Order: sequence, then C-alpha cells, then structure tokens
Amino acid sequence: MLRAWSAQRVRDAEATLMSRLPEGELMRRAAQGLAEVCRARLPASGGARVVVLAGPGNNGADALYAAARLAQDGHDCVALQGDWPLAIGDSASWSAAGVTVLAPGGDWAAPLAGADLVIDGLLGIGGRPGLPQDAVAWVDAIPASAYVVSVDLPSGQDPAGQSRSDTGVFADETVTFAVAKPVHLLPATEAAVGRLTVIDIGLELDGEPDVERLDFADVAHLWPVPTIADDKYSRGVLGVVAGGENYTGAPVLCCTAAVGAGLGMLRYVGTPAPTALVRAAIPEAVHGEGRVQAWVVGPGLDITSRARGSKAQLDVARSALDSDLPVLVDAGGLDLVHGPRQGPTLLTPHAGELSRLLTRLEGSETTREAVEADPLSHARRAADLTGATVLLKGATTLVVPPTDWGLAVRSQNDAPAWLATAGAGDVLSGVCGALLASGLTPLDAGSLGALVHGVSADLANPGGPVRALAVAHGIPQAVAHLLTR
Ligand SMILES: NC(=O)C1=CN([C@@H]2O[C@H](COP(=O)(O)OP(=O)(O)OC[C@H]3O[C@@H](n4cnc5c(N)ncnc54)[C@H](O)[C@@H]3O)[C@@H](O)[C@H]2O)[C@@H](O)CC1
Ligand SMILES: [K+]
Repeated sequence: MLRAWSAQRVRDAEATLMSRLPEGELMRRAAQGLAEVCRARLPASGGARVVVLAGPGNNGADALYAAARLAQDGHDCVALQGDWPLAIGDSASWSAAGVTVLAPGGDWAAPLAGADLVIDGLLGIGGRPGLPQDAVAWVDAIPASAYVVSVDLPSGQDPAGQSRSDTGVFADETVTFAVAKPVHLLPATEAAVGRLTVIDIGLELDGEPDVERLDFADVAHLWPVPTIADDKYSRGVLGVVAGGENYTGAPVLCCTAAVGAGLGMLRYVGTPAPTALVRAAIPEAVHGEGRVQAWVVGPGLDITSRARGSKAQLDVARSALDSDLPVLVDAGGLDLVHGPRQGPTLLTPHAGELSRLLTRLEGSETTREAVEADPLSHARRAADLTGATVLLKGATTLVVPPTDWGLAVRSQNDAPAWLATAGAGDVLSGVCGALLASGLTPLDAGSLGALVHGVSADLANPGGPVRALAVAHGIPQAVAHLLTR
C-alpha cells in the first residue's frame, strides 16, 4: 500500500524529528537522496548540463545542494534565481561549490535551452498553487529533450492535490522525501508528477494517512480466496438489477465480470430483451429475485422506462435500496439515491453523473467541469450527503468514504488510457459488486475492484486498444495473475 500524508502532517512530524537532530541534518539527507537519483539519470562520465530552478524556500535549497554534488561529478551546473533572495548561501558561495547562479534579469534562456537535466526546486510543500512570477517563463521554456526532476512535488501544483495548474511544472520524475503527499496520488495533480521516487530521510509518520493506494501486493491480502469449507452461498450471492429494453449490453458486461470475479452465484433481474441476452451469454446466472448478500443496481437502468417488465424491475431496485444489504449503485440507479440508506453503500458515478447527483441533492447546479476541476471535494460532498462511499471514475479513480469516518481516501491508477471506452463502467460495477457480496467493505471493494479492472484492461491487449467485453472476460486471469505473482 502506498500512503500519503498532508503537507501539514509532514511538517509537524519534521519539526519533532528536527528538534532531535543536528541543524540541517534533514536537508542534508534530502539533498543527498535527490543527488543520488539525479546521478543515476546522468552519464557517469560527467559533462552534462544541469539547470536548477532555485526557488525562495527550502525546496530551492535542496536543489542547490544536490547540484553542488553533481558538480563534483563534472557536470556543468547552473542555477536560475528569480526576484527573491536564495534560501541559502549566495552566488559566491555556490560558485565556490561549483554551481553558477544566474542573478535575476540574467540571460537564462541559453543555458536552459541546452539543459540535459532540469532540477525543479521552485516550490515544495510550502508552495501555494501557481508559480512565482519570474518562474512562469522558465517553466514554459524547459526544452522537451530535458529530463525534469521535481524536488518534492512539481512546482505550481497544489500540494493537497485538489486542483490542477496547467502552467505548473509537469515532471518526468518527482523525488519526494519520507512519504508521498496527496499531490502525488490524487487525480487533479498526479499527471504532473511523472515517476515517483520516495527517499528515506528517517522520518516516520503514523496514524491514518490522508490518501492510500492499493498496490499489487495488497491483492493477495484482500481478495476473497475460497477455502475447502466454502460453498456457493458462503462465497457470496450477488443480485444484479440492470439493463432494459433499450440498454441490453450493460447487464451482459456487468454479469460477465461479476461471475468472472469468482462469485458463489449471480441472480439477474431484468426486462425481457436483456434477460434473453444474459441467458445466452452467462449460463451460470439464475433469474429473478431471491436471497442475495449484495446488490448491484443501475448499469443500463432507465428508471423512466415504461417498457414491458420495467415496473417490476424498478420495484426490485427500490426494495434493494430499502434493504440493509450492501448495494453498489451505478449509472441509472443513481437517480434512485435520495440520501443515506441503512446498509453499506458504494456509489460509482463518473464526473457527469456525480454533477447531476449533487445538483439534485443540493438543489443548486454543480457542473461536470467543476467536478473535473476538483474531483476530491465533490466526491467527498456526495459521500457526506449520502453516508455512502463514493467511487468517482476517471483516469485516476477515487474511492471516498464520508468525512466523519476518519478514513483515508483511496486513489487507484492502474488502467491504461485505452480503458476509457463504453461499457468499462459496467464491467467495474460487476467486479466491485462481487467483492461486496463476498463481504468486503465498500472502500475495499471499490479500490480493489478498480485495481483488478485496470490490470485486466492492461493484460487484455498490452499497449493497444481494449473493448469492455475483453476486460470482462479477462477478469479471472487478472485475478490469478495478481494472486500468483
Ligand atoms: N521541513 C524540513 O525539514 C525539510 C524540508 N525539505 C524541503 O523543504 C521544502 C519546504 O520548504 P519551505 O517550507 O521553505 O517551502 P517551499 O520551498 O515550498 O516554498 C516556500 C516559499 O515560497 C513562497 N511561495 C509559496 N508559494 C508561492 C507561490 N505560488 N508563488 C510565489 N511564492 C510562493 C513562500 O512565501 C515561501 O517563501 C520541502 O518541500 C522540501 O523540499 C527537505 O529539505 C527535507 C526537510
Ligand atoms: K519542486
């Protein structure tokens, strides 16, 4: 599990540790780790051009110290200083250490254009979103051929990871200290981070983190692997209320994925046309209402439909939501959510569905663009209003429990971009529903389901396009791959 703590909690822990260490020791460790990573990216023979974007705070100091070490290897190190005093030393002391500091107003364009490696030490966890004025032009002029290493975080991006800045740095690699921070894992900022390297500086953080990410090694701990004592009922029976006369594909995708995830049994409740398709595609399914351990309500469900069988199907959907069983609510089923329900609940909207849900529940308009600009706050609002865990689908998928539970948010980024395709959400609902039926919490079912869904997409056609049905069919192999790796 990858864990991230907020900038404030890292600062508090740093302050405690610093009071027990010689002055400057933490920064020495940070700069040493940073220099080692940069060294590994540069030719051992020296001679590369390294350009430091030296900010006004300790982030800039880390970068300057690291550059001084690279200068010892024979690299040509230049630091750009903006309209602010350097955090540490002056141009004479850095020059003695092998780093040429270009004062504000100097000709920075030529050295930057020739950079092999850029060390972005503008802002770290003390940064507010946005860049210092002088640095905007520097960041814009970083050549595409340079390898950009951001110190602690890509400068200009929000350390809390809530909002994205298009003018901030987009790094090839971010070298952070002690632990990851939310900026590294959350959807608004993760794309700017590049490869993430965490350097041990002897700082331990404890208590519930702010953000968590399941990794492949977590699958073996969480996945409900059956034992010889199990039977089909003990492994979990899932009821799926999905599809309608106009939406016949969603239930096939959802049920295929759910059965493939290793359910004990699946019950399907649909209208005539999708029922015929589910009968043909998933012979394991049984049809009609009956005892289940969890429900999936909503893929391809049109609650306004008057077609044959729709009313009876909707009655089952409503009674599922009225029950105290775990329910995953997706797509059309989200229109049936009015507030907190009794049982464990996982809502799985995409940004557009979340904006509509919030608009309806709050009685004032929330746009899709607003959700996309700050996914975490909006998912949290929906979780707080409904008492449900909210899985917000996207390139990075968030799984957000209500604030007063005091739990970390999960953020999963396991899927290739090819997975942005119709039907992928129906597959995800089937996998997560199967996990709910086996007894996992909505938080675990959502994040583990998102991970397996992404891995299945990757394995279905590494490096190329995937269709949702291939992802659904690939779930059993993806689970085996993760359990036996
Ligand atoms: N605190 C510690 O013990 C350690 C800190 N380290 C480094 O120190 C960094 C934090 O240092 P600081 O607290 O000095 O903070 P930063 O270096 O992140 O930046 C703070 C400075 O930038 C200014 N600033 C912030 N946002 C701005 C904006 N948008 N536009 C213009 N100016 C802005 C602030 O007024 C302040 O002068 C970490 O990210 C890490 O790189 C490491 O050396 C490890 C140890
Ligand atoms: K930085």
